[in-house]
Amino acid sequence: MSFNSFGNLLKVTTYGESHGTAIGGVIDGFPAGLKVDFEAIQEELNRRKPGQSKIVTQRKEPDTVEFLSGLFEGKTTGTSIGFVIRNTNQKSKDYNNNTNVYRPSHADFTYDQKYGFRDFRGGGRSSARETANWVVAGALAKQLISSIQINAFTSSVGEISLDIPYQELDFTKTESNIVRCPDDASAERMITKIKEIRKAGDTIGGIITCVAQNVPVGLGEPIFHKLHAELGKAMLSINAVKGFEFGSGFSGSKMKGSEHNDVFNADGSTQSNLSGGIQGGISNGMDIYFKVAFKPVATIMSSQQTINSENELTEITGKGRHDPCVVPRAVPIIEAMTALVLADYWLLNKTRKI
Ligand SMILES: C=C(O[C@@H]1CC(C(=O)O)=C[C@@H](OP(=O)(O)O)[C@H]1O)C(=O)O
Repeated sequence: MSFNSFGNLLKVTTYGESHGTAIGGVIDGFPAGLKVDFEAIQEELNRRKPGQSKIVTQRKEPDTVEFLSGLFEGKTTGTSIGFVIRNTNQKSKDYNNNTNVYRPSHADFTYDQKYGFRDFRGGGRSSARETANWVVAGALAKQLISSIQINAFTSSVGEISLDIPYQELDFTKTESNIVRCPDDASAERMITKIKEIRKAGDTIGGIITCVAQNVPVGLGEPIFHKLHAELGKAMLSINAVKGFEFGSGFSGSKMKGSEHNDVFNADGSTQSNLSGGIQGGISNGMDIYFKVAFKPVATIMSSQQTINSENELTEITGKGRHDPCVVPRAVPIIEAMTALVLADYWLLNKTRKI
């Protein structure tokens, strides 16, 4: 068992800390013969990288990925794909007051208690910097299952939410603004909110909606590897995620079966899709959709009571470069993790029927 790995047949194993030399990973089980679009991979990394706009962390990283193995003449060889992303813009002195003091609601306390020792610079392995690795693997997975369209977008920031059904949105507009909301008016309000929050030295949470379309029927294993359970695990593995709501989610609990059932059409499609494209843990060919809730980033720029490693009460104020809201940069992370899950189960499904 590897606790730094994700996936079954298509497995990514990662390494790295925010202020170490580099982050990176090894992707195992990727089939041979895919012509790789390297620009598309870098483009996904650019959507996630720090320093990309005024409403995110100002750490400046090019996040250039270098592939070390598993590729020849631009194609995957079927062997393990190794890659590295160098860290270039660490400012470790921002964490000098963190050596034995814990940021409230950060991983500082639990890492220290669990291991008795931690890399306090930038949160070490607990940093969301790790997610750049997932974006590399996810971008490759997207290319493997290119007939499936995966679109995530910011659907709320704090109390500001986009209440338009996803079917009425134009996903090509998601990248037209820095908060990654496909509705201009909502995007503007969200951006204003994040700027206000940043100015106040505070942070705020939000929600990302993700939709996967043109998913083949049959992905997902029936009991402990239900497709939505795997998606839930993937999403809840993302830093700062506190909620995962699939299909009708919690609102379905208020409905009657006669209202909630997705009635079939003769072609196997359904008239409604409150199941969110998965029934019995297996994709049914309808759109897969879910929401992911992010808490406000733990590091805030005002003083809060905390403790140190001697269990003495003290105060801490965040320093350095942090996201006032992690949601705009998390959109490509959610797409990447969705692609990894779907590609993994797409490969597995090839072994399930003669
Ligand atoms: C570096 C990234 O985000 C970082 C996530 C992060 C944290 O505590 O998670 C803290 C900040 O990093 P640091 O203070 O170590 O420079 C962010 O900039 C990134 O996403 O690539």
